Amino acid sequence: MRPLPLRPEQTAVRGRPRAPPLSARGGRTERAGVGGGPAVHSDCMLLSRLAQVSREIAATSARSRKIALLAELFREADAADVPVVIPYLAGRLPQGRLGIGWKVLGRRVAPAAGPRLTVREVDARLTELGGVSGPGAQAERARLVGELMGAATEEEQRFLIGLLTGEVRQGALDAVAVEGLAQATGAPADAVRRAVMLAGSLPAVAEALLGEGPGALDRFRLTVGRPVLPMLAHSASSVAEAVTRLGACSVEEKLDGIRVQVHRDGDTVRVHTRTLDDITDRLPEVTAAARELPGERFVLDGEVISFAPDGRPRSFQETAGRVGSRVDVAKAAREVPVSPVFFDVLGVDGRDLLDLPFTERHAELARLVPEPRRVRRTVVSGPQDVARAERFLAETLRRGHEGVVVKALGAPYSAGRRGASWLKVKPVHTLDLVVLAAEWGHGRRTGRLSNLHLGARTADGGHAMLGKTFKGMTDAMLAWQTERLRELAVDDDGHVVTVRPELVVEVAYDGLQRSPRYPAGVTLRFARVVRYREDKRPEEADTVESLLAAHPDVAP
Ligand SMILES: Nc1ncnc2c1ncn2[C@@H]1O[C@H](COP(=O)(O)OP(=O)(O)OP(=O)(O)O)[C@@H](O)[C@H]1O
Repeated sequence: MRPLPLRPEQTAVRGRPRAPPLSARGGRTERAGVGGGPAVHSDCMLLSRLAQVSREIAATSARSRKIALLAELFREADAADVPVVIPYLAGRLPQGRLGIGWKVLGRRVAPAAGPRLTVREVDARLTELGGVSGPGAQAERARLVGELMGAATEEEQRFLIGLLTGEVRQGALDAVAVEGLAQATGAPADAVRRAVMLAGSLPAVAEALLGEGPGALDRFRLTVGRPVLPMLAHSASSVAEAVTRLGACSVEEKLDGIRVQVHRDGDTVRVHTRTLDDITDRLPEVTAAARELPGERFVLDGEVISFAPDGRPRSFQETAGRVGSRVDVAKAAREVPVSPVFFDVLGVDGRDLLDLPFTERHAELARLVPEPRRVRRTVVSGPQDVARAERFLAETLRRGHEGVVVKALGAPYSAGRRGASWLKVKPVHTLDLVVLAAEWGHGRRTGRLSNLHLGARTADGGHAMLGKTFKGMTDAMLAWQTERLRELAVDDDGHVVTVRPELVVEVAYDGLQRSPRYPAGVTLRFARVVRYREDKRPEEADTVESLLAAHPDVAP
């Protein structure tokens, strides 16, 4: 592994050209920590400033205004504030879930008269809180929360409660934050975006950029051992449409498994999911397969899938269950063996291939990976050759796969983006939607959360409900979703349980119809649940815009 030194030296941070003086903006403080708590850095951003910007961002639907607000905040921020500021703005805690319930947060604490908490101080206090364990932990945590709330103004208390309960989550924030950073530092937005993809972390890039200026972006290169966000696909309604849009292309089988990125450096192999989780230990077959390939250092992109003894793919649920199981991996591997099947190569022997056209990357892939470990494909010269693409789709479906991915031969690898040069074609239309609420079931489903309220993302970072469904759920799914949705609940009126919009569900549907009862003016026809997509973040769910674009005849 050759990890990149992503964190800039503190000296470099201090060397950044300073922003206007504090007094003019009121956004910084020289104060010490509350209640004799952890040491506090002077001259760092006040929580009140962050809470104010967070509120302003949530209140505006104009993307350009959000970007301007963020740029202003970043100009004021010290580089060392950024690893806290960015997750807080998105409504995430760097410490992950702290599990502080309403019982503690609901206690009213008299607010402080004026703002004095800094974001780094809050972060230090929450780290301390997360570390409390053993007998008396609950009381100690309640005491620490009380102390923190007592140091916060009323507005800060509201912000902290939202943060701790997950209610201030702003899904689409990372993309606007990239633009805000570009505006604040004068770096090109594309260069910032690329660095974020290669680092796999927005705060790491922001810290380097604010500390050292745009030159710091050059440091973020593809590094074996450091996963990058994978390239994603758009949908096309038919192979003919995809080939017409892309021209010369590769039509590849679309395997319904789990996306993996495999990094090998000598004997060390690491396997990552599309959300960059390290799942190496769960997939010994993938490590073994990577070690057999004739290359010492490479990064491959592909899908892990389980084939039944007759060579047909096992269901997604079986593959996903196997990939998800952490206990007794050897037994799981005997029962449901998986194989990696690769379709792209991002780097080999120290060369970064991301910007090469797909034809050249594929030539490298073919050199490195023997045929049975590569996805099947056919190359199509353009629309005049569409019959070949259609035959390939029909064969692929006959072999039990879900469809094809059509890829432009000349396109680079757009890490972390839903590039227009990959188009997936599946006979059954599905959408990835966010569960907004669920209704308590009746009869056999009494005590279970059943009828789901389904939402697509809107341009302003919110959700528009597209309809409801209680179809397609197995008993196991009903039990699982009841438990999971109760964890996410923010309100229960005895009929409808409203939840934080965090759970992504894949839904099949027969079409779209106009309906003035729904906020986007349309609703889904015969929606049914296919599966939950725990590998997807809510920010990756489908948008109203893309849904309407796919059904131009129905769009209001
Ligand atoms: N040959 C292939 N090329 C690219 N992706 C493939 C291929 N075969 C299977 N896949 C899978 O298909 C996905 C492409 O669709 P997309 O990028 O939209 O992801 P997704 O939302 O997970 O898609 P879906 O839900 O349709 O599987 C990839 O993420 C990958 O997991």
